[in-house]
Amino acid sequence: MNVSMIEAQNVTKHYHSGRGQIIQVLGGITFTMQAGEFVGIMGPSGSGKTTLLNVIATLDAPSTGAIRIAGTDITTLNARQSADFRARRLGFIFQDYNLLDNLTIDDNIALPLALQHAPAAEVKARVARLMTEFGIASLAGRYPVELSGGQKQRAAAARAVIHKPALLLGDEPTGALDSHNAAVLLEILTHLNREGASILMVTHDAVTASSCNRILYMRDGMLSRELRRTGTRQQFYREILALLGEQDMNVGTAAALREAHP
Ligand SMILES: Nc1ncnc2c1ncn2[C@@H]1O[C@H](COP(=O)(O)OP(=O)(O)OP(=O)(O)O)[C@@H](O)[C@H]1O
Repeated sequence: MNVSMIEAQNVTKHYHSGRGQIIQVLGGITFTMQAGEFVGIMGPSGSGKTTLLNVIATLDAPSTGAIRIAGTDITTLNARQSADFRARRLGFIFQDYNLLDNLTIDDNIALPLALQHAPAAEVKARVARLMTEFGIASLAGRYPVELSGGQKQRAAAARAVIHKPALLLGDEPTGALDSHNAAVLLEILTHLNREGASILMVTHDAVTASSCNRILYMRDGMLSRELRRTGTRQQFYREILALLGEQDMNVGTAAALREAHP
C-alpha cells in the first residue's frame, strides 16, 4: 500500500517588496510524495526550489495552501510545535554542512538524539554505528575544522538520520563536494533510501539527481515537468540532461522573444 509522505495542495508563497509590490515566488504547487521515495527538485536559479523546500521543512510558512507531512498538517502548527516537529520528524543536509564548530563530530552527530533526552548509552551506540557505516569511525573525537569537506558532509548525513526522521531533506547536499565525495554521499543516500528512508532534495546537478527515482522540475514558481526513473541510473542521467537541455532552450527562446517583442 502506498503511504503519502508529503501532500502539498496549491501551495503559494509571496513576499512584499520594500516598494509595496508583491513578489510571487511559489504560484500554486501541488504534488504528492510517497513514503520511501527519493525525489529531486530541479529548476533554474530563482525558480523557487529552496523556498519550496523551506516551506516543507516548516522553516518558512506558505502564504496559502495545505501541506501534510507523514500525516501531520504542518500549516496549523504554532512556532513551538513546528520546532518540535522539525526536531523529531525531519532530518536536514545542507550544502555548507552546518556542523557546530565547538563540538566534536561525535557530539554533532549525537545532537538530535541528545536533545530528545535519549539514554546516553543508546546515543553512543548509534553514533558509533553510523560513523562506521558512513566510513568516518577513525575520525571520532575530532572537531569539524579538522575534517575535509567530504568527511564533514558524511558527519552531517549521520546527524541527519540518527533520530530516524520520517523525512530527510537536502538543499544541494553535494553542492560543495568534489566528484569523489559527491559519489560517496550519494551512495550513502541511496543506501538509506533502499532501507526505507524518504528523501527530498534540491539539486542543480544531473549526476546527483540521477540517484533519485523522480524529478520535479520547477519554473517560475510552478512545477513544470516531472520525470520518473524507469531504467538504469545511467539512462535516467541522460534523460535528466535532455530535460535540462530542453528547458534551457525554452528559457533561451523565451528570453529571445522578450527581446524581440519587449
Ligand atoms: N525573503 C525573501 N524576500 C523576497 N524575495 C525572496 C525572498 N526569498 C526568496 N525570494 C525570491 O524568491 C525567488 C526564488 O528563490 P529561491 O531561493 O527559492 O530560488 P531557487 O530556485 O532555490 O534558486 P537557486 O537555485 O539560485 O538557489 C528568487 O527570485 C528570490 O529572489
